Parts: sequence; C-alpha cells; structure tokens
Amino acid sequence: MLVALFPGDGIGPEVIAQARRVLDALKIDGLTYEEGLVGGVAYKATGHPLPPETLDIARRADAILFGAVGDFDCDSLERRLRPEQAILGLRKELTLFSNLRPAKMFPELSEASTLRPEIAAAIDLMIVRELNGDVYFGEKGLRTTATGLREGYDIMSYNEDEVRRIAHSAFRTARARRGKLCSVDKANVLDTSQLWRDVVIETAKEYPDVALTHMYVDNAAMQLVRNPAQFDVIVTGNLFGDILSDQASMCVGSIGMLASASLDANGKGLYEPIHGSAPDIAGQGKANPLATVLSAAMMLRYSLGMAAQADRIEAAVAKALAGGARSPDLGGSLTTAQMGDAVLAALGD
Ligand SMILES: NC(=O)C1=CN([C@@H]2O[C@H](COP(=O)(O)OP(=O)(O)OC[C@H]3O[C@@H](n4cnc5c(N)ncnc54)[C@H](O)[C@@H]3O)[C@@H](O)[C@H]2O)C=CC1
Ligand SMILES: CC(C)CC(=O)C(=O)O
Ligand SMILES: [Mg+2]
Repeated sequence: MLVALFPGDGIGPEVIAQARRVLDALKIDGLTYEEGLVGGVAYKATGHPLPPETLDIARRADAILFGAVGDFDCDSLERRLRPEQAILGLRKELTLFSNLRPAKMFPELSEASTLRPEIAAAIDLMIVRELNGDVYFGEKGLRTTATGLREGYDIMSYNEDEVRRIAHSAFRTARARRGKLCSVDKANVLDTSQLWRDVVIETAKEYPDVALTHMYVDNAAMQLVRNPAQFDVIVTGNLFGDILSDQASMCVGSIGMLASASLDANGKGLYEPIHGSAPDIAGQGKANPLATVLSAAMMLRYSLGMAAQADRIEAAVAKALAGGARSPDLGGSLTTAQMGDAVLAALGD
C-alpha cells in the first residue's frame, strides 16, 4: 500500500512529522511512503504549486496524507500559482468530492471548548461538505464595470449530478450513524440552494430510514453554538461547509483537533487536518498535531481497510488527552513533538 505524503507549508511539515511517527509505531506491514512537494514550497522549487510529479504520486497512491498549504510570500502571485491551488487542484483532479469532517467532543477537553461544558459534552456530529463545486470552482475573475469600477466575481453553481452524489454520500453516512441528516443551504435566497434542496429531497426517497431536515446556513451557524447536540450529519456545499467546520472545531476545543477525509466515488482519499498552514505559529513548535494524527487514523479506516489500527490511534489520542497532554491551543504548554510523544506513549501502553 502506497501513501503519498504531502507536508506542504507552514505548520504542515511539523504536524505531518508527528502523524508519520504514529503510523511508524504501528509497524504496519507493506505500508510505504512517497513524499511530494505541494504549495508554496513546490512553487519556490519548481514554479508550480502542484507540480506534475506530485500529481503523479497522488494518482499512483492508495491514499494521500496532506499537511497544509499557504504562504504569505506568495500573496502577490496570480491565482493559478498560489499555494492554495495545490489542495484545490488535488481535490478536483482526483474527483475527491465528499469531504467528511467529524467533530466529536473528547470529554477531557470540555474546558477548551468555547461552549459551556454541558452543551459541549454531547457534540458528536459529522459535516459532509461538497468539495468539487460551488464558488471555489465556478467562473471567476476581475473586470471593470461600464462605469469604471473594479469588480470581482465568483460564480456559484451546482448541477443536479453534483448534488445527488454528495447527497448519497451524506445519506449513507447518516445511515451508518444515528440516522439523522440536516441539509444546510440558503434556499430562501439562492437558486443554487433551491436546486440543492430539491435534489436532496428527491434522493431522500431512497433512504426512508434517514430523518431529513433542512436549515438555512445562517440559522445553522447559530444552532451549532446554541445546541450542537441536535446534529448528527450535516450536508452542505463547499463554501458553507468550509466555514461551518472551522466553527464546529472551536465547539470541541480547537481547530487543531479536527481531522478530515476527502473521498472519491471508490474510497480513494486525501486526508488532512481542517486547518491551514498557520503562519503565525509556524516553526515554533506550537502546532497541535492531533488533527493530523486523527486524519491518519481516518486514512487507515476509509482507504486502507485497517479499522483496527485506526481504532488504536484514536484510543491513544483519547488516552493522551486523558493523561493531560495539552498543546497551547488546548490551554497547555506541550510542543508539537511532545504531543506526538504523548500519543506514542499511549500507543505503547
Ligand atoms: N487545506 C489547506 O491547506 C488550508 C490552507 N489554508 C491556508 O493557510 C493559510 C493560513 O490561513 P488562516 O486563515 O490563518 O487559517 P489557519 O487554519 O492556518 O489558522 C487559523 C488560526 O488557527 C491557528 N491554528 C491552525 N492550526 C492550528 C494547530 N494545528 N494548532 C494550533 N493552532 C492552530 C493558527 O495559529 C491561526 O491563529 C492561508 O494561506 C490559507 O489559505 C487555510 C485552510 C486550509
Ligand atoms: C484553500 C482553502 C479552500 C482550504 C480550506 O479552507 C478548507 O478546505 O478548509
Ligand atoms: Mg477551511
């Protein structure tokens, strides 16, 4: 089994290094790694944020473990050369349309949540975010209006096939969990969302065992902090899912805790923390690596058929937290490597 390892920029290499240590400690027979350049480091070395060699590794690999991309040095580059194009390009080129972002409260972290402990305690939800469409991939550009004003535009669109495939993914996810699906849109204003809602309702006919509800995204943002326990699975578009998942991360303690899987129709996946390259803390040993460690566990579970090994990692993370391991984002002072040490120690117990 080949794992593509793409550390990227900023804290990406720091958190990937800890995930790799944890994977190595499992001593899984036949697991090999091939590293590739992505993001700002790739641009600086090759002139492209997603070089063809990297894409080739990604295509050959059984799964991809990704750190983060983003580098302020590249802010003035034209859009197609910017580091973020690496992750957007991988998602599109490999048709990774279904982005699973679980947010579950580790009981030991209730003091790190921005919510009251009794509200935070019950959080166990999954955001299923569409990853190949929406404003991120629509026609976009800068132009000058007839009156000489500068204007920017990003077209939001979804066709019914794109909505149907993510709806199926979300219904299946809900069926395997508590059987509740909330579709989040802005159908009171956006035609894109009206189509989204119609197609989700049509798809629901194939899943009579799943209870479907709908919510506008502004209300969903509010409900996520008012009463997050009401949610089991949330399905939503690319932009809304991006925003709601960062919000959900603070409900369970930190953006440094949220893992993700981005899957194609056949179970091939890219696994990454939901956070970015965090230039404000890069190189200082302050990054929490647990989101990446938990992403590696999702990789074992979803793409490599190694659920027992995934369970071991998740149990070790829970044990490390129960033992008091805390990086600065969780109110502690452990370094990135010390958080890795704590997980390794828990794995060995
Ligand atoms: N998938 C990816 O590669 C993503 C890339 N980005 C890129 O990352 C760069 C920085 O973006 P921001 O908006 O600042 O988002 P960010 O997620 O990198 O950071 C937001 C805040 O959270 C903190 N943070 C993030 N991860 C953390 C961790 N593991 N441990 C402790 N604290 C953590 C950061 O220090 C910062 O204060 C940008 O270039 C952006 O485009 C942003 C999100 C995802
Ligand atoms: C470059 C961004 C689109 C990545 C991001 O913020 C995300 O996927 O959460
Ligand atoms: Mg994001």
